[in-house]
Amino acid sequence: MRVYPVFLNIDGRPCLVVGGGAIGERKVQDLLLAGARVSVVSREATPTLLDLARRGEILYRQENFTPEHLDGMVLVIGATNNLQTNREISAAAQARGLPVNIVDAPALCTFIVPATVRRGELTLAIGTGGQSPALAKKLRQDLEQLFGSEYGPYLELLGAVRAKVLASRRDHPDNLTVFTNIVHSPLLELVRNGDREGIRKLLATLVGAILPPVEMAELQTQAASLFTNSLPTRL
Ligand SMILES: C[C@@]1(CC(=O)O)C2=NC(=C\c3[nH]c(c(CCC(=O)O)c3CC(=O)O)Cc3[nH]c(c(CC(=O)O)c3CCC(=O)O)/C=C3\N/C(=C\2)[C@@H](CCC(=O)O)[C@]3(C)CC(=O)O)/[C@H]1CCC(=O)O
Ligand SMILES: NC(=O)c1ccc[n+]([C@@H]2O[C@H](COP(=O)([O-])OP(=O)(O)OC[C@H]3O[C@@H](n4cnc5c(N)ncnc54)[C@H](O)[C@@H]3O)[C@@H](O)[C@H]2O)c1
Repeated sequence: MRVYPVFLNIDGRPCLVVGGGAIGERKVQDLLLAGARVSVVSREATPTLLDLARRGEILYRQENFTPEHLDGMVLVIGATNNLQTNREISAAAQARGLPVNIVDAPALCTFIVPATVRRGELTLAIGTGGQSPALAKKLRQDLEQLFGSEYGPYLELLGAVRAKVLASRRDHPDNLTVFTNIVHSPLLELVRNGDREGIRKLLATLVGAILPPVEMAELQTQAASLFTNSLPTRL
């Protein structure tokens, strides 16, 4: 299957999952991580989904699927155990021009879901064009070993440096060199080791001559706060 990879912005937008079993639950968790407002339509739901509904984190409608459930939705996932229902979900969604995924049924999908690794703002997505979901899962597990939790704060720092540099001198011909040098520097290792002093010195070497002193001081404060703020929220 030929595919075009994209990262959808569904933050705050209504998304529907039909079918509240183990697979539906996995899809709901992924949608919540992307900030979606998730509705689940299913005759039964897993204890985790019921708990999410009780806490108001998802909307659960204990009903059979009807096309009206698609009203207002921007994205639809069908995860029922009934092929006829999955076909109806796919047809109704496509009639309305809504992107639709039917789990384990590539022919009924207008998009397929990759295996993903998330580290803060870093998202690694693996697709095999439907040839081997088991391989996608295995590669995801391999990548989880290679890309540790330090990538969250590391990327946050890269973003902070980049924002400062672009604010000070947008379109400067040397900006690309600066950004490339940073990602080839030992910064990742210093973040991994929690080496505040090393990070402070390295930032001074890399961008100290470029940024106005006030901006540089702000950046150093931001860098230090990566370690004083509670890390788990950003990992
Ligand atoms: C990546 C992941 C994302 C997710 O679903 O969240 C995902 N499947 C995952 C796991 C998984 N799925 C299956 C197994 C059993 C082993 C095996 O069959 O290999 C395992 C492994 C396991 O469960 O251990 C069964 C299966 N899946 C599909 C078929 C139908 C077919 O191939 O025709 C069948 C046979 C059903 C049957 O036996 O009848 C089809 C699809 N599954 C896809 C995605 C899309 C293609 C992605 C790609 O490869 O590019 C696609 C096309 C449509 C879609 O569902 O979006 C998630 C890993 C998450 C993770 O752990 O990181
Ligand atoms: N669980 C797995 O590891 C796995 C692996 C490969 C394939 N699959 C396939 O993925 C699909 C979902 O798997 P699962 O384990 O989550 O299934 P599941 O049986 O646990 O859950 C399916 C849910 O769909 C609901 N449902 C059925 N018909 C409905 C309708 N008309 N309207 C609303 N809800 C309806 C059911 O109430 C149930 O809660 C199935 O087709 C299954 O064969 C699952």
